[in-house]
Amino acid sequence: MKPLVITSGEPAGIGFDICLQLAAAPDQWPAVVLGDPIALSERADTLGLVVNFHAWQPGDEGQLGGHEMSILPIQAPAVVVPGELNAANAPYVLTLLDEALQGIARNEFSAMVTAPVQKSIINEAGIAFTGHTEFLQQRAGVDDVVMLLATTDLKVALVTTHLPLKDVAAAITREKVLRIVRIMHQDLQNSFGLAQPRILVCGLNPHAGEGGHLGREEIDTIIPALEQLRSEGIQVVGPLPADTLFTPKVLAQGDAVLAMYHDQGLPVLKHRGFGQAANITLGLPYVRTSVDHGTALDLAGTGGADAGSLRIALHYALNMVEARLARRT
Ligand SMILES: NC(=O)C1=CN([C@@H]2O[C@H](COP(=O)(O)OP(=O)(O)OC[C@H]3O[C@@H](n4cnc5c(N)ncnc54)[C@H](O)[C@@H]3O)[C@@H](O)[C@H]2O)C=CC1
Ligand SMILES: NCC(=O)COP(=O)(O)O
Repeated sequence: MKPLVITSGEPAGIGFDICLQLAAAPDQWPAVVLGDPIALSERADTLGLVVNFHAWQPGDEGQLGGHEMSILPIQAPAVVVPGELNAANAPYVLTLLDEALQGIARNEFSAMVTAPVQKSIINEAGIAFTGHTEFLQQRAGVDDVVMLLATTDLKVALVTTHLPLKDVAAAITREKVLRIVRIMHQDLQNSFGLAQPRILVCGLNPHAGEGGHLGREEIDTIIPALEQLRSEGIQVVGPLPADTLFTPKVLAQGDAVLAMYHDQGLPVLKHRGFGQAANITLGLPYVRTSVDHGTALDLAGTGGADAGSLRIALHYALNMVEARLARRT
């Protein structure tokens, strides 16, 4: 298997810290870190971590762990200060993503794992950016991808991702629900080995609209979409009121949850497994996983960052690549 590529993300955040922590840990990953070599080395010194850096070349296996880090060096234009954002480094953050994509296109890497970026500073640098998910969707030229966060016993996917709450209802169309569920169904089969995934679908409104008295999106949009999906043989349950869907008895009846918007689904997931979850983009032509947290500027360079989610993201990426390879043989 080709190595995973890890984009180290916003250099002022904890992306470097968590990559270095895994490098200094005993378990070893076939992975290459993309990032600024000087800033990474300085961060290792700040954190008191002993890490040997090796310049990675195409064809090399790649190693992260056992005090070793394979690195594909990309220089940041401005000096990196932990915890201090600098818009001058925003293009570098996106260059990391584009370099990773090019390596995947050349078949040098088997999958992409991303450390967090600070969306605000990229926008402040004059580059419109809402998240990796949308960026990678656009770069791949596909109409839709699905953000799914997974922890040990809960998977939550979203119909809409990074958009203002006032725009959510209009973004949930019948066609959108159809496309998102079809992607989810297919990837739950192909990458998670679920032969007949059962998807629990949230309503948009309180009490799933209360029969139309608390909003009509369920009646006009979501129910017709779910009927169509059932006619295609996809197992969908709902729309269910989100507050009762996320109770143990209901969750036990499904394999994954589809929430209508970011803060309907992700607070529950993070309450359940923050630091032990991964963010996975379904529907891309390659595997991409990520951490469940942000840049945590308050922790950069302090030693207080937990690398648990990056470890989980690497696990998911390897398992998903293996599942896809197994399906091809
Ligand atoms: N995959 C990505 O690129 C993501 C990026 N973000 C971005 O990160 C920035 C900051 O977002 P926030 O909402 O403040 O979330 P955050 O996850 O950075 O921080 C929230 C709280 O969790 C703590 N925390 C986060 N990661 C931790 C870790 N690994 N170990 C220990 N504690 C940790 C932080 O110290 C803070 O108290 C925003 O620009 C946001 O868009 C947020 C989520 C994911
Ligand atoms: N809350 C998840 C998040 O913001 C991560 O988004 P992305 O950068 O992976 O699209």
